[in-house]
Amino acid sequence: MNIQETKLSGCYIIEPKVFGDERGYFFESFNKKQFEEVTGLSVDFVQDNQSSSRYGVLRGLHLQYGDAAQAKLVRVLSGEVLDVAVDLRPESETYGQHVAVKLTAENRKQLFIPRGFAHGFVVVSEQAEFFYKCDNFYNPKAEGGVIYNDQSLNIDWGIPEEDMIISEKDQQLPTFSSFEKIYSAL
Ligand SMILES: Cc1cn([C@H]2C[C@H](O)[C@@H](COP(=O)(O)OP(=O)(O)O[C@H]3O[C@H](C)C(=O)[C@H](O)[C@H]3O)O2)c(=O)[nH]c1=O
Repeated sequence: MNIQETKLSGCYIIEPKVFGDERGYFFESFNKKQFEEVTGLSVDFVQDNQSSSRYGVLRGLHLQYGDAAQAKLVRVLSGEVLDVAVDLRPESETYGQHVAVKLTAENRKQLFIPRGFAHGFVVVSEQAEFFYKCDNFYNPKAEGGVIYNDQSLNIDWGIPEEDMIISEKDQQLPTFSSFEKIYSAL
């Protein structure tokens, strides 16, 4: 597998080695030993999630606070999404910066998102099956996030705002500056 660190430390783009033959293809979608050797990180995933969404669905920007923080390894099983990870680690040099990566069933790219990041994606194909591994369990009491269109984050989601399908809950997420006040009060 090819693992490249993004401009956000600890956030990696992973491209698995694909073995194709007349039957189809095979690839290792995760290998703890290789991942830890290349990144120097130690990761133990405990929960797998999967969601299905149609074109325009935007899920995010979400994170879990404190001890419930989750690192995630995200990928697409079918379709295409623009995946966004925002560095919200207060001590980070790239605090408030984000990476946006197109994940598709064809490019088989994965994004490793460390704890302390907000995460979201928008579906740019007709339908997308989204799969991800988490290194901590779901804790609804520790859920938080930032509104997807926060001006200071300045994320280009790549599709017209009028095409977006966003849950009521996500439309109520705080701005980045409000998030900072919430986070500092925790
Ligand atoms: C995240 C999660 C949700 N749920 C339940 C709670 C709700 O009844 C239902 C849908 O949850 P939600 O609307 O929060 O699902 P998403 O909007 O896809 O949330 C995810 O969106 C972005 C992309 C993320 O990175 C997070 O992992 C996660 O927040 O599933 C669970 O039972 N376990 C879970 O781990």
